[in-house]
Amino acid sequence: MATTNGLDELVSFAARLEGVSTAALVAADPARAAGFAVRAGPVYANFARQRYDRAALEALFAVAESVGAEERLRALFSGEPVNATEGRAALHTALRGDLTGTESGRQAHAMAQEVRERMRALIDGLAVSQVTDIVSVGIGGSDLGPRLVVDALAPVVGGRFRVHFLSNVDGAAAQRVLAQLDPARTAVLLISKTFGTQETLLNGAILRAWLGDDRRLYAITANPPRATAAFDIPPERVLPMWDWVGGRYSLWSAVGFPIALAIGMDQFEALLGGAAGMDAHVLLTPLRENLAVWHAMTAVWNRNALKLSTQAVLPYDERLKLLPNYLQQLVMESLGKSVRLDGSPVAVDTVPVWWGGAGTDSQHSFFQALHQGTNVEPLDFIGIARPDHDHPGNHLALLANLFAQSEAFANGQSSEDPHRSYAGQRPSTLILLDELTPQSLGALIAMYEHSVYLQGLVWGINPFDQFGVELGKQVANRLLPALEGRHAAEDPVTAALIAEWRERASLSR
Ligand SMILES: O=P(O)(O)OC[C@H]1O[C@H](O)[C@H](O)[C@@H](O)[C@@H]1O
Repeated sequence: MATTNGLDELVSFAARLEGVSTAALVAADPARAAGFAVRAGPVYANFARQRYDRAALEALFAVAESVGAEERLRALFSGEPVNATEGRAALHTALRGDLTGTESGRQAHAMAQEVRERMRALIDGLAVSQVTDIVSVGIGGSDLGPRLVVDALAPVVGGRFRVHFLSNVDGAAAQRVLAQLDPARTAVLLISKTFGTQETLLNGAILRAWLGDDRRLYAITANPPRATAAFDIPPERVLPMWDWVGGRYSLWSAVGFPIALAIGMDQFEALLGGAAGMDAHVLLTPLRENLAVWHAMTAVWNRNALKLSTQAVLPYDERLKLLPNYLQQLVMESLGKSVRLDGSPVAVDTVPVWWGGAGTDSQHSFFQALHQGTNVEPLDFIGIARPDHDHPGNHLALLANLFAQSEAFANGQSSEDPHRSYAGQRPSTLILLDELTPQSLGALIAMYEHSVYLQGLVWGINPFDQFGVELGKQVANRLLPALEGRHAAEDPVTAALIAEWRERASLSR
């Protein structure tokens, strides 16, 4: 019987707390309101409205200790092959610092520094050219991180270039991006760790033809020969990445080139510095004061003790509206596994569905279901203490909504009218950043990275592979000839769908 790492005992703690309101949990423990909180640099998180008490928390920390959290964090930072199914290290931390001084950590850090110097030189070269716009072509881990950071920070600390992103293979995406650009004033980045991703290769071909001048075509990849073979991109315009950095952990590498172009190299380095500060906190802080441990074990409690099936992320800041999209890949591609490292099936539920949306807009879309639906969904609220705009009244209203929703979800409201009563007892964490800067955003993202790693540890799964994304691609490659009419699809339903499509496509002409 596969070990559950003691998670099955947590259910008894949850049973003991059933029917105890969140308000009662807070009232019973006067130090809880401010005491169930952890600060790490610019990131503060308050867990007081989660549905556990100190005894349950202690059981959670005991689980973290039982899986060797502190030792496994050192293994991660030291470059041990923690990506066991692929026999690789996962040294995204080395991209922003070297805390362990091990040979592999030191080497990785030096390689990353060298690439950053090349990034800086390329930016300096582009800065004296006629280029004003950058199109970053990539998908998944080669897109979501840069897209989030550029969208969050470019308007505030924006640099010399306007950066546009192209990911979807749908030609409408390329058409929309190119419609607003002048090829003579545009440079194109092809970002692909494997340089074998269909969407990026097809979109790259469109962009190369549109650009008309290969000298403004760059590649960021762990497979430079493919970039040269596919697009004649010479080595001086290829920035390397490495197999010891997972795609969804790679925005700190040359995958972050569009970020550096959008906000400047110094601000990109500040982003890495923020992540490095969180790394130091996570690696060196004892479990019970460790923000990533609190966050990870809270996620484990909601998933395995309370049996909750989703996790929502609600950034109350327009600049972080892409954070849920980014976290969907980081969390669900890392933890969406059902086989343990030893090949045996997991004995517990692993990743819930992660989703979310920016506040206050989300209050006008799915909050009805969250307040009065039959499901209970744990919530990560994220707020920014200090705005960077000149509308203080709006900022106070935003924060009032943020604090109000956290309270309303926790406490609910009874009513004579059953249609107007709120059950409450919805668990939430409230994360506050002092302000939104490269440093604080870097720290926040790094915290989520380490929380994911620790959740994977507790569930006994590998957070660094993603074999589950291959089957769909293989079937798509098999179906392309069927869509081109060269042979029939094997699956009868697919064959019927393609026949219907073919008829409608021809009719629509
Ligand atoms: O960077 P690439 O090799 O083009 O891969 C892009 C993305 O595609 C893969 O299918 C995985 O879903 C992602 O983990 C990866 O980031």
